[in-house]
Amino acid sequence: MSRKKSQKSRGSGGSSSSSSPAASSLPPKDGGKSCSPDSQVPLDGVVVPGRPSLSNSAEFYDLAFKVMLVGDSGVGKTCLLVRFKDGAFLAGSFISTVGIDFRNKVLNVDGVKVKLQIWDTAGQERFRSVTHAYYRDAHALLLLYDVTNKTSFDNIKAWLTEIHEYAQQDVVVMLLGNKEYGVPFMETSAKTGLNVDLAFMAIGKELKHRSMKIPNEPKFKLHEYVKKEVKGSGCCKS
Ligand SMILES: Nc1nc2c(ncn2[C@@H]2O[C@H](COP(=O)(O)OP(=O)(O)OP(=O)(O)O)[C@@H](O)[C@H]2O)c(=O)[nH]1
Ligand SMILES: [Mg+2]
Repeated sequence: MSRKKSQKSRGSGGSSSSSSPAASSLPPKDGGKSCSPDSQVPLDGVVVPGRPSLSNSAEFYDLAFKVMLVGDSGVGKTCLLVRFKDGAFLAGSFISTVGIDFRNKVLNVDGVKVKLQIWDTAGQERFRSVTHAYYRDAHALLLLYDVTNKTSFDNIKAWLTEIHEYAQQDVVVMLLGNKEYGVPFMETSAKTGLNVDLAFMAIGKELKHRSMKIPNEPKFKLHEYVKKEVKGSGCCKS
């Protein structure tokens, strides 16, 4: 899947998006249509209680919320959104997002149709003032860093300062470490004990399987074991 550099604004469905200066690097929306006014989302997220509404993607929903992707340029915000929306990875050369754009996706959350209007922001410094204008209406912010890029991690503090300055006080914030080194990964806490036993057990199992070749024993797969057993990675600083 390749991306086209767009020169024209496509994201005009949000409450303040008409002032959006330019489009992003997201691929064109369905049919290339601009978004209709019904993609506006009230601050409390409740559209019509008990009465499903129709989003511009022709899907019914009960609740609607605005979610923003923020973080340094290149951490993978656009790719994450495309992966979530279309199930694909945007391969090819990096095309930095210009301005801001959004995609809608309706989730079934315990039987309730929840529409997420997900805003993909430009990480580059020169677009920061554009992004600030959108924080106010966001119900949730996904702050991304790139696990292979230390600077993007170091900048989290500055991003959080911006979030506290511009977003609503009760905004939901989640930190996402994106990309991968191709090695098993888990978060540990010496304080709470999170995944500490698991880290050593996983290594013990891998080493034992390497050194003892037991006939007919299935091959131990460290990645899969960690993925299956890992607890609470990504949640809650401790
Ligand atoms: N290996 C790997 N590469 C990724 C991943 N996510 C994104 N990339 C690559 O990282 C580069 C930047 O990704 P984007 O999604 O365009 O980054 P962005 O955060 O939207 O950047 P800006 O639009 O400038 O803010 C691209 O070359 C992607 O192919 C990932 O999970 N793994
Ligand atoms: Mg982008």
